[in-house]
Amino acid sequence: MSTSHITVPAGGQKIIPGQPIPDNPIIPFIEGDGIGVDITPVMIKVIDAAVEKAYGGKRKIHWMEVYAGEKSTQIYGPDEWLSKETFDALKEYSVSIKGPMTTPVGGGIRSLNVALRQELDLYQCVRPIQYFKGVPSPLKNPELTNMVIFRENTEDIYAGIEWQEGSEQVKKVIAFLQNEMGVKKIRFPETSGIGIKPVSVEGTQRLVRAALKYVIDNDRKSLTIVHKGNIMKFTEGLFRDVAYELAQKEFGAQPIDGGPWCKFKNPNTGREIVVKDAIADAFLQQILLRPAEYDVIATTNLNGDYISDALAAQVGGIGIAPGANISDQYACFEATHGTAPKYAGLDKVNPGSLILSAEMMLRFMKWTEAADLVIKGMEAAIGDKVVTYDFARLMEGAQEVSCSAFGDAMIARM
Ligand SMILES: NC(=O)C1=CN([C@@H]2O[C@H](COP(=O)(O)OP(=O)(O)OC[C@H]3O[C@@H](n4cnc5c(N)ncnc54)[C@H](OP(=O)(O)O)[C@@H]3O)[C@@H](O)[C@H]2O)C=CC1
Ligand SMILES: O=C(O)CCC(=O)C(=O)O
Ligand SMILES: [Mg+2]
Repeated sequence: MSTSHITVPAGGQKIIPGQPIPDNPIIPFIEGDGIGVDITPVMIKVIDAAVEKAYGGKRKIHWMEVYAGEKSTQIYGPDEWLSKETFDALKEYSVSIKGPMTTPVGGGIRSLNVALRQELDLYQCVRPIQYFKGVPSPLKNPELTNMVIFRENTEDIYAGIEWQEGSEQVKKVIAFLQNEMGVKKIRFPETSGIGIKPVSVEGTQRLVRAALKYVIDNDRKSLTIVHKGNIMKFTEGLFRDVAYELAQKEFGAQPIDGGPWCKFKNPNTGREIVVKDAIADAFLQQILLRPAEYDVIATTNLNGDYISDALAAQVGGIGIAPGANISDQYACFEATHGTAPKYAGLDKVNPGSLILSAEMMLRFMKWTEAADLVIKGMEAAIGDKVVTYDFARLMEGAQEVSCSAFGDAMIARM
């Protein structure tokens, strides 16, 4: 690869999809905006320590910084938020990890996070929601919340297809809708912005297929399709119908009591897997009241965004909510939270989300021993009540430590 700003670390090897992970993989990372400067170095230190402890030098990650967001504009120039060189590196090295990136509200640039998912076609956003003993939670029984969200990551209103109020384009779109499509329901056509929500058969099928494979491989008990198909019939409703159809056609699910819920047997364990659905608003109250009834979730992009933060709150907040963006070729791991700008550079926030995202990356690489050490360090630090501000403010007798000191506390307990 010809690089102008990226330094390829010496002694590392590329991860090639479909081939065994080398012992010295090069992993590109994006530091991220805002608190990225705090959490990313801590994540690297903790992961390096876990890998060293697990493999005694036989394995080592060669980190390669690539640039996106504000740092990219400093390096490549004022309008270069996500350079081609960065995209090329993320593709060429196939497994990467990123800090959060800022998206302005209203005007300004479109989300770089979304752009990256779309460009790499990272269609699965996988966000496990897991409770760590001792973490403060607003629930009486937070351990009952144990779910994995499969959020469609490339379609929906989230794709960013919209036209600004007052623009020539929006006038054209509204005229087209009114004159050619017979739309009469735009309440204030002179002052509307318009957004389009694509949801496709293929997009839904590949996401639901991945979610059902996960259910089988991990011996989980159910898949819930979360949608708002009563209102958005041809997008959210399509998502639900395609999901059920796929469960029946590809996994042999049979309707329960005439459907639409259906079930099939896990081919590996013989255990029954139920495929059901829930309308998104009702789902959001049920996950609080009856969390144990939900397991693996497949949902559209915007629903998945809301559900991710809501579920994270049930098990301690977005300070420990990890995630992965996955395609058939690439994987880019990232925390659920954003740039939390008011804490940027203060060495204060919880690095747990990004560390647990890296832990998912280690498992993805089948470096299980190192991943287990990360969990061990996290559980032990929380168990000793050595925590960052977000947990400390809700715990009695906690020792509040900085972002970097929490990383050190984890390492000391691996
Ligand atoms: N994938 C990505 O890169 C994402 C990017 N963003 C972007 O981030 C920017 C800021 O978004 P915002 O809505 O403020 O959401 P954030 O997730 O950045 O922050 C919201 C609040 O969540 C808590 N929080 C977030 N991260 C941590 C952490 N590591 N440890 C402890 N607490 C944490 C803080 O709560 P408290 O104030 O209670 O301490 C914080 O004020 C926006 O530009 C948004 O678009 C948002 C989400 C994802
Ligand atoms: O891209 C952004 O700024 C927000 C993304 C987000 O909230 C998410 O993916 O969970
Ligand atoms: Mg979000």
